[in-house]
Amino acid sequence: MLEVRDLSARAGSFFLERVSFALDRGQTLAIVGPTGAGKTLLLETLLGLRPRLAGTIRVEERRVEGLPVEQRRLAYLPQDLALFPHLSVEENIFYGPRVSQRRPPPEMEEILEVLGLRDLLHRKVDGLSGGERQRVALARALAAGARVLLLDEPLSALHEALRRELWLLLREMQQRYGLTYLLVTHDLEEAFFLGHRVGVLMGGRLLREGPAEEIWRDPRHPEVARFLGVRNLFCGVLQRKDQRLFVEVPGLGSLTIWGRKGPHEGEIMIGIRPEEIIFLREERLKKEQENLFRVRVKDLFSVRESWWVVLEAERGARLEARLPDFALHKLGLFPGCKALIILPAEKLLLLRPL
Ligand SMILES: Nc1ncnc2c1ncn2[C@@H]1O[C@H](COP(=O)(O)OP(=O)(O)OP(=O)(O)O)[C@@H](O)[C@H]1O
Repeated sequence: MLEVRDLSARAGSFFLERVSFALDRGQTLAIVGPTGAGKTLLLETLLGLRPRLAGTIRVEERRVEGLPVEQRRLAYLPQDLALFPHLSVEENIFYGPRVSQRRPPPEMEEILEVLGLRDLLHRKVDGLSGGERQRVALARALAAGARVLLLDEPLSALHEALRRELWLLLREMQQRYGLTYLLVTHDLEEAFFLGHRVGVLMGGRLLREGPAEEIWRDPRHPEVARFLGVRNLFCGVLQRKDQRLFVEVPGLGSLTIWGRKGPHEGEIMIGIRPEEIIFLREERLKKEQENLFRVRVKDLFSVRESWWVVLEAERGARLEARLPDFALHKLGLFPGCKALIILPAEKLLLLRPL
């Protein structure tokens, strides 16, 4: 449905380098990345608004990289939505079909109904709320006949409750009409909620792209892991002893790893998400507990219903854990207290620098 191979482009001295992905009909690829990573440049190059240096773009099996923007069958929802403020909702939605003298798709009546726009058709866009504008922009994209939508942070200006409502609406529209979304977002929750696939773009390179669950479970590179919330990253040396794998981490100690095939011995990075660190009470301590460490609680921060716990290992390494409210109270943690933690072997991420 949307297939991009080795796409390269340039904006000033910034390069988008050999971006490749393939997205099936009815699926969403969510592209995340820090500010200035090239996300907007990627969308604008796909649309033909920026010159392409190399690479191919297929939309619905058709090569489109040589075609002008209006023939690419891609709809674009830019960050500012680009609606005409002085036109009515109806005039905005049907602007494309009117100027191109093409009939809007037959299901347009139903689309207006599903998007709750029927009663707004004669209103000026100027007076609409943020959520209503989003729905108008979506209807306009669909009225133009496109079924592949490029969404550039479409919901970033909206407050949280409304954003979540629109996530559900975007999903419903996708399932009903077989829409394909390429979504650019800063928001990891949005990316993993909407994305069947997730891509991590950094410095103009798509460092990782694949099924959302796989990217979460195996970020592969420390840069990607850090961006995806793996706050504990350590350098270490991987060793093999009697079929078992260990990573010796300075400042922490020896970590057992299992269930992994084929990592090479030698220098490696290892990571664990704050929410995967387990706290253990002294009385529950078993003799042969793997990856157990004695730590001191340095600091505690409450963020909504959870706590960020800053820890220092006996040998000096610093870690961050996250605990729900009730767990922190049950454990009775306070700044300065000692604690026992486990870094579960199956939750450790093995990472290789690029
Ligand atoms: N016309 C231009 N001339 C020179 N540099 C440009 C131009 N347009 C974009 N850039 C640069 O290209 C890089 C990528 O920009 P882009 O807008 O694609 O980033 P982004 O990932 O969308 O960022 P954000 O999340 O902040 O929107 C940035 O370093 C930007 O400064």
